[in-house]
Amino acid sequence: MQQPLVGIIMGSDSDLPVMQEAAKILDEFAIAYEITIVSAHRTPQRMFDYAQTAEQRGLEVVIAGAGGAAHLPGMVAAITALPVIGVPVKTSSLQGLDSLLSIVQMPAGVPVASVAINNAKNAGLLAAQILGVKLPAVRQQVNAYKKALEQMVLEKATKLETEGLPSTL
Ligand SMILES: Nc1c(C(=O)O)ncn1[C@@H]1O[C@H](COP(=O)(O)O)[C@@H](O)[C@H]1O
Repeated sequence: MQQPLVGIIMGSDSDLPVMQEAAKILDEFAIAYEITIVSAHRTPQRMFDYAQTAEQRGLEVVIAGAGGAAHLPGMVAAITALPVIGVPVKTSSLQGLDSLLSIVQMPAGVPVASVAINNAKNAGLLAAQILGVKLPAVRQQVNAYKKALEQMVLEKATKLETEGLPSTL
């Protein structure tokens, strides 16, 4: 088995439907990752141990998703020198705005890179881009992904230009 380069953690198993999108992208790029549940609030010692050992265990990027008072990404970033990507997870009460603000409003000195609410896919992509700085094979995959995205949009544009509006509109 390959050494995991990315650690995907989330505050609760209820975040899994959102966070699995990060794992899917890493699978697509054949990037090894580990995935588990760690909560700064509910398992503070586990969170501390996870963050403190992340680097020596060979991880290079951490993706941390949490909803509500999303302290997990910031607390992990406070402990490790690895880049931390936060995923604000939408919960029922405040539509994810609470998590987004908890993640982006870090004090100077302790940055967390935040993606959009529920956008764990972008967290996976950003992790791949970070790894791509030193892994040309990963960088190539990111470039291929961007090309495919461009192609998809161009095809849609051509379809709209040639066929006009769909009748259902
Ligand atoms: N924000 C955090 C933290 C943390 O930041 O440490 N730990 C759990 N949670 C979040 O609480 C929400 C509700 O969790 P439950 O569904 O288990 O009640 C989840 O979105 C989780 O990420």
